[in-house]
Amino acid sequence: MLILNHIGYTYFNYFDGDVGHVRKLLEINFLSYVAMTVSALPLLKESEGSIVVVSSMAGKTGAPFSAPYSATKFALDGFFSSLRHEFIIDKVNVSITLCILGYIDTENAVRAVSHAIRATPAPKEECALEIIKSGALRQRELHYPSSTVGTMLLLQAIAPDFLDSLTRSGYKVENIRRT
Ligand SMILES: NC(=O)C1=CN([C@@H]2O[C@H](COP(=O)(O)OP(=O)(O)OC[C@H]3O[C@@H](n4cnc5c(N)ncnc54)[C@H](OP(=O)(O)O)[C@@H]3O)[C@@H](O)[C@H]2O)C=CC1
Ligand SMILES: C[C@H](CCC(=O)O)[C@H]1CC[C@H]2[C@@H]3C(=O)C[C@@H]4C[C@H](O)CC[C@]4(C)[C@H]3CC[C@]12C
Repeated sequence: MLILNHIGYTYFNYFDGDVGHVRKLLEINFLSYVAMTVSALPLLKESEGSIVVVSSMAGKTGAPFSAPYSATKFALDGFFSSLRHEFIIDKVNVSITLCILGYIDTENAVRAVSHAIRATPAPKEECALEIIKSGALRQRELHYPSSTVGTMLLLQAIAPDFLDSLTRSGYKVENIRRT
């Protein structure tokens, strides 16, 4: 099983116009996932294995103050959803699981956003277990925590403007200092 999980450092703030940072983050959060998939594919095909791609709610719906990060996560969805089609057409028995995660209590995430996000983060240990289970069960997508992510995706489909305003209301915008 190939689990793609790493991310590069990004700022949590208004987009500052730095195109170089977006390019660098795409390299770390997106292109390296593509490169690792290409390298592992011969072995994955032989073992009829699984690819698990760790993404985010911010890769399904736009979230404020994380434009470069969000772009890299949307790119993962596009690439790996397309690849999944090709595997099926080509009868390649390698599963692809996209993990759509909400706010998780890892040290870096809590340090970066707790001053500005009202939601309580979900536990990282349970999240890690769900990620591994979803890959082993060859699920198409994991939604964790399922109630929050499930509700947000439903609202996106039926009432996207309402979801956007709900998302914005979850932020303490007054605590974001423009840099
Ligand atoms: N925490 C959250 O709220 C959420 C997280 N996610 C996703 O979950 C996954 C894990 O997030 P989280 O654990 O919070 O992230 P962290 O920032 O805590 O960890 C990121 C990891 O990536 C590694 N890394 C950074 N740059 C590179 C690089 N250039 N090459 C290789 N490895 C690198 C870091 O290694 P080192 O420590 O050595 O620098 C670190 O282990 C990510 O894909 C993230 O997008 C999704 C939604 C919410
Ligand atoms: C606030 C969002 C979810 C709304 C909710 O009610 O739970 C979060 C969903 C995903 C989060 C971001 C994420 O994907 C991880 C990033 C990691 C970086 O270290 C900084 C923080 C994140 C941008 C993080 C911010 C909150 C979410 C958008």
